[in-house]
Amino acid sequence: MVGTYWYKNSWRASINTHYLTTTALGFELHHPLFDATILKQGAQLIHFQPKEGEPLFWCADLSTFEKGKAFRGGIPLCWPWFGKAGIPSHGFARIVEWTLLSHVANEEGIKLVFELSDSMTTRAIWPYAFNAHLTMVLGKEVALSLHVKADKESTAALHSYFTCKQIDDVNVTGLGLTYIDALLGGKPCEEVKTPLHVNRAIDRIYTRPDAKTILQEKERTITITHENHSDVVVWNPWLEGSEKLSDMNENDYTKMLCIESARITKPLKCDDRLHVTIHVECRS
Ligand SMILES: O=P(O)(O)OC[C@H]1O[C@H](O)[C@H](O)[C@@H](O)[C@@H]1O
Repeated sequence: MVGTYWYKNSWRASINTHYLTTTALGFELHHPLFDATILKQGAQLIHFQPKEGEPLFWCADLSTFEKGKAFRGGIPLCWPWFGKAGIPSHGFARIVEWTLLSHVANEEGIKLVFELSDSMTTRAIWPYAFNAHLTMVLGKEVALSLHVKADKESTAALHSYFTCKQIDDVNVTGLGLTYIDALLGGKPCEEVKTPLHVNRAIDRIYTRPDAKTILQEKERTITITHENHSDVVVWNPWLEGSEKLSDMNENDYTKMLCIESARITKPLKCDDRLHVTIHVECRS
């Protein structure tokens, strides 16, 4: 069985509410370096905008938010499984409320630690004891770290929805050459051309990615540094796919690309971690 005592004393949190406001759905953060919004459901970062910069994440209209239903945008956490390996799709972590254990702030940013442990609700879906921490460090960069202690192996993805000005102008490098194509029924494929330029629906699990994925636009470069990952997922439903999604508007698919740090082909062990750090650089 997993105990919850193991980290409770591992770092001392000093509560500083100066930059953080609690709302009905979660938390609004206003810091000299950025503005951000986090939902309690899923401990989901749905908005991050550097001061004088553009929003980093694409996000559906908040009016589409429904308690207990996956909300599209920002960085949903898919856990304890990815995709349709179980019901609900992408696991339950993104549709249940997490507890904010602590937050600390200074001039460099804000660090928040969220916790989710097994309950009657989760055991009815996944019959294992677990304790999960999602640590977010927001400042000049965005860093997310999932630490899971569970009685069972699991799969996971930090399912980032990045904004882009225009998908036609986006190039992605660092994905490696091998991928599983979900649009071809999970067929193993080899990349023939790099960098990746997305001009139709894409749903791929890259299975030997580099440590860094670079999303390059005309005026902005996003560097996504994965740690302890095995896979990187790239998803864009394109027009035909987004038309089937009630929370995406007509042209939204031209303004976003999902690049997800994941542990799918190499599941998380019973005590394991997955990290991502996102760095943005703008050119004027
Ligand atoms: O609509 P959702 O359940 O949030 O999933 C959105 C997408 O997530 C991932 O990227 C999967 O690879 C896709 O197959 C899935 O369609």
